[in-house]
Order: sequence, then structure tokens, then C-alpha cells
Amino acid sequence: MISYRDAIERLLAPLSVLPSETYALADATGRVLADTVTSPLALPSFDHAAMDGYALKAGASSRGGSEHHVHGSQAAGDSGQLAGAGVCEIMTGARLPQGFDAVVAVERTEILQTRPDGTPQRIRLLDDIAHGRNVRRMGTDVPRGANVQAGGATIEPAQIMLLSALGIARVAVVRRPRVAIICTGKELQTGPPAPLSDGHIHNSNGPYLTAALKRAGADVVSCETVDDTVHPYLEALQHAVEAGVDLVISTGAVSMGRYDFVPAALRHFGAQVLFHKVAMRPGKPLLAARLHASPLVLALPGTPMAVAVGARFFVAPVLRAMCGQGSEPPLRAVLASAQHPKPGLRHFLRATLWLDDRGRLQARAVDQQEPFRIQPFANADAWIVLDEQGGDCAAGMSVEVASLELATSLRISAGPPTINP
Ligand SMILES: Nc1nc2c(c(=O)[nH]1)N[C@H]1C(S)=C(S)[C@@H](COP(=O)(O)OP(=O)(O)OC[C@H]3O[C@@H](n4cnc5c(N)ncnc54)[C@H](O)[C@@H]3O)O[C@H]1N2
Ligand code: MOO
Repeated sequence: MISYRDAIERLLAPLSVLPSETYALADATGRVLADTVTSPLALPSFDHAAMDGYALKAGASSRGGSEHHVHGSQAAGDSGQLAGAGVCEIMTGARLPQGFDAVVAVERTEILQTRPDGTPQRIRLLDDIAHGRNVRRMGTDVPRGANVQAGGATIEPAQIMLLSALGIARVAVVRRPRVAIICTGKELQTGPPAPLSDGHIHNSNGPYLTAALKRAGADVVSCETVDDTVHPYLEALQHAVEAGVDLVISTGAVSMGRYDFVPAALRHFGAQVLFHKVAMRPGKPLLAARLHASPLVLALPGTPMAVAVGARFFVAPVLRAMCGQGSEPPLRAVLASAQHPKPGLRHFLRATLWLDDRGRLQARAVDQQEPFRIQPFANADAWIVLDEQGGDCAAGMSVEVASLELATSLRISAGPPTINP
């Protein structure tokens, strides 16, 4: 049995970043930048006023109490002009006339005289005005030619704001990873919605994986359900290969039962098995293989929490590697209740997270951790990850935590869970 770390290393080693494609920025939200973006402009792209007021040249003549003639007016959108004598009325965002170096806010002046059209003609400064006051200098946000976003960054609304300000209308993004899902099990009810037949269950792994993968930015090209025999599974694999997918995820039939045919079927298909069985709980019987033509196959055990662990801790790193993103930075919280994990296994526990009255993130494992239970998963905020060698964990120690789903941030509850007596 392989350790989680070695399994991930083996899984990611042969992966390369997927090719890029060009998109209009407006359609690229949630996509991953293929290359570093360099700024074609300085931001601000010209010195401009931070306040509505008067532009002037700071110095001995700009002391509090000094009086000045107002010549001209400069609004946002006006082209540059040369500084004249006196001061110039200026609006927030307007280009600073060349030769001026400060702006006094209108409320820090007194109007002494107005013109017949009501515009100010002569003003008095209420305070001393220093060089650079209320001026936003060209290039102080982004210098021209600077690397503004690294390849591998996800384009969120904040990146859209930055790239739009830089006038970047099209971006190279990594192609979405293409994924096929195959759910095995003759107990899975197929066909139009109907009451369950005897011994049958609804397929929950397929819809879960589809939703989780789409949320993580993958292109789910198919989700097939097959029974417990080899041929339909091989046919589904063949469809996935023909569709040119990057990753096949199957669920079920990888354990020790009479009908657990997936390991043999993959070998029959010519797949190279990278590992089978990982020292972890839940999800131990997980298998990874590489098909000769290229797609990677992750055969997850069918039990719902084994699927959730497979998606969060195996599929997520694979998708990140395919998109040129490094490993996730580890997050930590204070363990709120002691744990006694089985030595030698990495444990993934569903947990509630909240901030205590000192602002520390607390994590309590939910009471019911059996891998068939879906209800506690749907109520959980996050995973607690306990190391293979960590031994018993006392309440109060620091533990690793991870968001519940792929490519989402930590969810935090309003307070500690209410514990049933
Ligand atoms: N003798 C042993 N038996 C088992 C072992 C073992 O080491 N020795 N390991 C157990 C562990 S751990 C797991 S996990 C399961 C994994 O079994 P399989 O991958 O072969 O999965 P199945 O038997 O096909 O299904 C397990 C369970 O999940 C339900 N299931 C399957 N697919 C779906 C689906 N699409 N939606 C909802 N639920 C699904 C299925 O009905 C079973 O109840 O093996 C243990 N056994
Ligand atoms: O790994 Mo399994 O999900 O414990 O039953």
C-alpha cells in the first residue's frame, strides 16, 4: 500500500500543462491564465488629481493664506495642457496640467471672486500645500512592463478589473481539463425517474462528481452508468478515449468483492497501473492508471465519502497540475476535540469550522464519520487532514484543514456545533 504523498507524486509526475486558448476577457472569468501577463501601460497612465479643487505648483507661494488667480479648468477626459500662471480648477481624475505638482481640495480654499458665469476667479488657500499633495502619480499602481499576474492565476472579478484597466481585451487561458465519468454498479437505478426497484439505489456519485468538477472549471464531457461487468466498462473507457478526454474518473468496483472488476479490466485495456490502495481512510482501495493513448484514470471506490475524498484530494491536485497551478497552500486550524486515528493511515474527517472568541479558527470533526453517510458531509464545512504518523491528537493542537470541495474556499459556521447529549 502506497502513502498519500507518494501516490500524489506518482500521479502528478508525468502530467504536463494543457495547451492554451485565447478568450475575450469578458468570457474568461474562472479560467486559469496560461502565461504571465505583462502590463502594456502604466497605471495611472498620467498624473491626475485625487480631489476636486485647484492644481498649482507647490512651494513658497502655496502657503496657507496665499491668494491665487484661477486660469482655466481641467476635467477628467480633457487632454493635457500646460500650466499657466496662478492655479487651474481641476476635477478628480483629470490630467494634471504639465508644470503643476499638487492639488488643493476645493473645501480647503475660500472663493474670493467669481466670474459672471459663476466660475471661480480668485481663491485663497486655507492651508500650506506641499509638493505631490492630492496627486496620483503615473505608474504608482502598475509600472509599464511589470508582471501583473502570474501564469496559473485564476481570473476572478478582481483580475478582470486589473486587466480591463490595462486595456487587455483577450487573454490566453489553459484549456479546460476534459473529464469523463463512469459510474459502475448494477444497483444504480438508470432510466427515467421512477420509484426504486428492490435492491437499487439512486446514483449520487455521478451527479456529485459532475457538479464538483464543473465547479472546479473542468469540462465534463460524459457521465455514463454501467453495470458490474467488464464489457460495458471497457466500452465506456473507449468512448472516453475517443472523446479525447484528459482524465477518466470511475466509481466503484475497485475493492475485494467478486464483482470488483475494475483493476483487471484496466489491465486488460492495456493501462499501466500507477498504484492501487492508498494508506488512507476513507477511500483506501483507490486505483490510478494511465492509458497508453494518454488519459489518466482515477478509479475511486464507490462509497460516497471515498468518492468525496478522491475528488478533493486526488482529482483536485490533478486538475491543478493540468492547469499549471502549484500545490495548494496548506491551511491550519485548532483541533476542538481529541482524535485517535489509526496509525499508518492518513485520515480525512468531515468537520465544522468556526472562529472562537479570540478569532482563532477551530475545527471539530463531526460525530458520524462512517464513509456511507452523506448527511454529515452535506452539513460539514471542511475536511480535517490527520497525518499518517501524527498519532493521537489532543484538543487544542494545530491540524491541517482543507475546503470541503474542489476549488472553493473554506466555509466557516457562525459558531461551534451543538453537541447532542
Ligand atoms: N473484503 C473487503 N471488503 C471491502 C474492503 C476491503 O478492504 N475488504 N474495502 C471497503 C472499502 S474501504 C470501500 S471504500 C469499498 C469500496 O468498494 P468498491 O469500490 O468496490 O465499490 P462498490 O462495492 O461498487 O460500492 C461501494 C458502496 O458504494 C455504493 N455506490 C457505488 N456506486 C455508487 C453511486 N454511483 N452512487 C451512490 N452510491 C454508490 C454501493 O452501492 C456500495 O454501497 O469496499 C469495502 N469493502
Ligand atoms: O474507504 Mo471506504 O470509503 O472506508 O468504505
